[in-house]
Amino acid sequence: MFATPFLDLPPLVGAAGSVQLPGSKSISNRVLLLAALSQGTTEVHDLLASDDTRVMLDALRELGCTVDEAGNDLVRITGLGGAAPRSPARLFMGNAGTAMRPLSAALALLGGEYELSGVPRMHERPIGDLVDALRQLGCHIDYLGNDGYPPLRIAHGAGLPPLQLQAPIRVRGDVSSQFLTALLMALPLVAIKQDVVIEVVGELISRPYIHITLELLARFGIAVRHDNWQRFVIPAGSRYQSPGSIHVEADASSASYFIALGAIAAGANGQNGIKIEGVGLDSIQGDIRFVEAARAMGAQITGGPNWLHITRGSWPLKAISLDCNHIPDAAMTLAAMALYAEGTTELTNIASWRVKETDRLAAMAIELTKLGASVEEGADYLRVTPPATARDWRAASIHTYDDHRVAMCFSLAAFNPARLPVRIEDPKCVAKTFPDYFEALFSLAQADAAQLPVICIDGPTASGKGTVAAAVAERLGYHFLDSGALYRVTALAAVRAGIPISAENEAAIAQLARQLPVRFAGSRIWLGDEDVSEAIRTEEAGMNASRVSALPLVRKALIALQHSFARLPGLVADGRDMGTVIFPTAPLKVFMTASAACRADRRYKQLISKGISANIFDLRADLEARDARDQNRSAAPLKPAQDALPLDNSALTIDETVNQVLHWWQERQPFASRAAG
Ligand SMILES: Nc1ncnc2c1ncn2[C@@H]1O[C@H](COP(=O)(O)OP(=O)(O)OP(=O)(O)O)[C@@H](O)[C@H]1O
Ligand SMILES: Nc1ccn([C@H]2C[C@H](O)[C@@H](COP(=O)(O)O)O2)c(=O)n1
Repeated sequence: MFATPFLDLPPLVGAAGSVQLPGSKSISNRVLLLAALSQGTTEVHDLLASDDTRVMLDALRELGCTVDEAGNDLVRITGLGGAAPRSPARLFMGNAGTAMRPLSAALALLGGEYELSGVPRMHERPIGDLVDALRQLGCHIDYLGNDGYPPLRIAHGAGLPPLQLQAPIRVRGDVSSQFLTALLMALPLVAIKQDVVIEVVGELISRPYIHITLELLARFGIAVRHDNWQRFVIPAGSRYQSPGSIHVEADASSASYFIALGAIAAGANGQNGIKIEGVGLDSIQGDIRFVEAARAMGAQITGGPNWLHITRGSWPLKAISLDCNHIPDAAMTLAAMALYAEGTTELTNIASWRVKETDRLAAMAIELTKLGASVEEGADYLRVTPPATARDWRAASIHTYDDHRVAMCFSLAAFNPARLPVRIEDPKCVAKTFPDYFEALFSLAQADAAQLPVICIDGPTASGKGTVAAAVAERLGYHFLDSGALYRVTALAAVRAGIPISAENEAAIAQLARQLPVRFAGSRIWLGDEDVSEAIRTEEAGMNASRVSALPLVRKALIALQHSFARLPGLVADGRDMGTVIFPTAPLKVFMTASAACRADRRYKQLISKGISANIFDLRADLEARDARDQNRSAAPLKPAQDALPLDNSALTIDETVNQVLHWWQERQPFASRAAG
């Protein structure tokens, strides 16, 4: 997951390949609660690992369920099976509506004393209609903040009050279908001697989510009847029973971004189309009907029981006018697709967007406008007209409002015809449903090599370039290439193979370099099966690397490997010839220096801190000898690129040096300052 303050997406030109999507959030949290209420142990396979499922799992543990996170997306839940949950308890629900609403209803009908709260946005998301319905039944529930909103207290410490189960329980269906879902999952707990009836007041929105609820209830032994989605009957004698094992489908709402990707992107690397695995045309999730909307806009989609395949069809896409009541979450993706359509796309019946993680109608309107689209925002509709020509697109920094869907939708703007980058602020907000969303996107998408961001930091030994390059890469979420390590590993491999490092052995060492089984794993470096991270950092290894690096054939042998590090979303590379030879067109090149005395002192402290004894005078002599060899060799000598910015950091701290490089990088970005939010 990218936990950087922002993530810059370079312009993307194509995408192709296969992606396995994480489990559905809606199914995951429903299954967890149903398993917790059941008799027996349920093995839940392919559970979504995300913020929202995390709060549910933590709450279930707090309530006394046995939760065994067995790994590999498998969780075993041993349900309460009629036993009372642990009480009193304070439960934190984050911003997970799929946890807050159903758990409140279930706890209200189980007896006990509970407080349920969440993040500030959760305290702005309505729950009054659900509380009203539970109060009708006789439950004692108090608001701890504003009326109609969490946090809540369920005050049944003295036992469950007598419940009014004879009359139908009336609940509004036009604000959030989660209120009805919550009741449908909670009321089987008390439908013992009589049928319990729920009547929906007003039009039921997001009906497909109720469909999911009914399907899953059936898997846990509860057969709910309904009349035209307005009246639901939970039969007397209902009793939750674990199905033993259950698989969570991949998330159909998450699939929408990759369906859109297939519709928007030309192929990549000679391949065509996007294959989505884990969810197919037979999905029980309502958002699978996004497929129809995407087809209407021009996508070519085929699919089977557990897969979808999408290719670009009509291009540009076709504008559509659609009542989106049946796909409230995935419909946001249509607003992003509208950026590539001919004409105005109109999305209606989406008032529920206003009470989601953020006011999504306002958020989409603001951010689409930043990109250059013309947007009309109504109370319950959005009309989106794309920028008229490529020149009308703007490079925007997209504010994401702590809303995973805003972040994922706007990643699609990186395919803009103006070839502008897109900045996604707070990219970790995708953790709500799809923590590795950007990694998945980058595994499919392609940028023009010339537009892939590369920052080069070259300089003499111990100038701090490795430390600074790694820190800059981490702050930007970019890959990191320590090119010196490749020469160090090559030299070590030669020594291990008994090949003296000399010009006579140039061809043999180059051959070793070409087939170097080197692997970078976080901060560790492996040569075959051996972790050589320490072995390559000795002063002797540095000297050997310097000798090996003077051999032109060895340098040539390592070029392709170094180029392979330039991957989405970008690269920070440190070495001696990053800016002059390996990435000569890089948009930022820094030549980092520090005085020899300062560098010797740094190296001395570095070695002493690792428990390696050293002599500062010898170190200085060694590094000056290494500088001389690196500067004077014929192949790719150490020297600043013509367009490199010099940075002498003798008097700077590491943070100051890192900030200087980041500052130069920001100066080169085209993003307008944040407009709103
Ligand atoms: N202002 C500074 N900027 C960068 N590093 C600094 C600074 N001050 C002290 N250091 C320290 O200098 C030491 C040498 O840094 P580093 O290993 O990154 O240098 P390098 O140029 O990559 O060396 P080499 O080329 O030999 O790998 C590290 O211990 C680092 O923490
Ligand atoms: N791009 C590079 C990187 C390194 N070298 C050589 C020269 C150095 O003395 C040696 C070790 O590098 P370090 O780990 O100290 O950065 O490798 C090079 O020639 N070109």
